[in-house]
Amino acid sequence: MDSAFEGGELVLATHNKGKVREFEAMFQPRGVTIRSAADLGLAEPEETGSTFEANAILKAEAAMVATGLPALADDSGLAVAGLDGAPGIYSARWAGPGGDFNMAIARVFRELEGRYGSFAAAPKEAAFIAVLALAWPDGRTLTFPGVVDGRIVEAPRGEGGFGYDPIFIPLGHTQTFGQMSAADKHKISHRRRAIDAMVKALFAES
Ligand SMILES: O=c1nc[nH]c2c1ncn2[C@H]1C[C@H](O)[C@@H](COP(=O)(O)OP(=O)(O)OP(=O)(O)O)O1
Ligand SMILES: [Mg+2]
Repeated sequence: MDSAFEGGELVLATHNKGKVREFEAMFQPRGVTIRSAADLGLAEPEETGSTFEANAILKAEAAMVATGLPALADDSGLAVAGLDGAPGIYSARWAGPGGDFNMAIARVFRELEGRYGSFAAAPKEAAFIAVLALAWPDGRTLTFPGVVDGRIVEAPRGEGGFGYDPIFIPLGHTQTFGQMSAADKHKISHRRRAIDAMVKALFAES
């Protein structure tokens, strides 16, 4: 990690403060300094892609072109099995322009109840998905996926994390991402898995 970004900076092509916090925590031990697109005053590109991968590429390349620096983007979301994978790439958009995740979470429950009659009758399986895109100034762009399987719970639990964290329990655990410490979430999250895939591919470490 250190060598590839040596003497340079990595732009994190995001306007999401929760993501910035998580990437900083995960990159700091490696000595990589991150500057977010929001801090640099970069425009937020419209996410016109129909896949996580397409949107991650579009965000990374926009930030790389605007700065001339290598740029890393994350496109991510919650895929609920009982809703055929929704909200998926629309996870941020379900929270509206104000980023109201109480509203987004309420919509998850409303749509499950609409389809299955009650939350109790609905399948609970869900997954958090992240695709990272790393755009280099020489025009190469690489992508790395990460997934964590789990289930959703009806009553939000915990104040930690961001977004849909209070309703998601990863497989093999009893606490939601909202209840876990940041360090514990970062050990197993979709974002951690995507970063591990990136580090492994770029630097042949694990
Ligand atoms: O670990 C997570 N814990 C909880 N919720 C999460 C997580 N990861 C993604 N999510 C949800 C909320 C987020 O708003 C949306 C991503 O949408 P996405 O377009 O990739 O990000 P965004 O619009 O918030 O920021 P940006 O595009 O500037 O990176 O999925
Ligand atoms: Mg977005």
